[in-house]
Amino acid sequence: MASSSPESAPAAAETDGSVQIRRLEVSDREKGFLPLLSQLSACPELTASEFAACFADLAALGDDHVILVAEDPAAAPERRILATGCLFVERKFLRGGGKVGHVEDVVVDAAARGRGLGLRVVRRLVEISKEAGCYKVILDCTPELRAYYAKCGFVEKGVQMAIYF
Ligand SMILES: CC(=O)SCCNC(=O)CCNC(=O)[C@H](O)C(C)(C)COP(=O)(O)OP(=O)(O)OC[C@H]1O[C@@H](n2cnc3c(N)ncnc32)[C@H](O)[C@@H]1OP(=O)(O)O
Repeated sequence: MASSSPESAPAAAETDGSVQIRRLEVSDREKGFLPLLSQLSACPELTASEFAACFADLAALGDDHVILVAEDPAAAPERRILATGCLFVERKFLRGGGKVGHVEDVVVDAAARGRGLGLRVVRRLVEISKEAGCYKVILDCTPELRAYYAKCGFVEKGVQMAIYF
């Protein structure tokens, strides 16, 4: 769940050095969350009210939709969010009402890559999916990212297919 305060989601928080990994807060719009996402894919600016509406929609999904961010409190206020990643928990009839975790939208600020932040975010998302009772966690990525996700503990399985609209 996207949270309105750090206290509402203590299980997701993790600190190592000065950079804390925690759930997204609505105030993260002012800390560079959207410019960070735009390093992954098209992410036009949202007004504060548009952002708040989107945040509320996602928060309504509760623990089935977790967005983590890595915040550096020592960075400039508008550039404090250095990394992000998302977990969507899919509920199924299969496997006795099983759950599958989907990791999406992982990105680390270009200036902060190579410091282990991507690994920390993805590992925490994997832990959360295990804690949520998922029987597997999966993701789609480009061939160039095989080695990175292997370091995060993933093994190659199946073929990705898509229809873009
Ligand atoms: C499911 C999805 O969202 S797929 C989309 C993934 N995101 C992107 O492609 C956006 C652009 N790229 C990025 O944001 C970053 O480069 C990321 C997320 C891929 C990696 O984040 P970083 O913080 O730089 O990675 P981190 O420092 O944690 O590296 C962890 C390990 O993976 C390795 N690694 C990092 N990136 C790569 C890569 N592209 N290819 C191979 N290995 C890599 C590192 O060398 C490191 O290995 P080590 O522990 O042996 O030193």
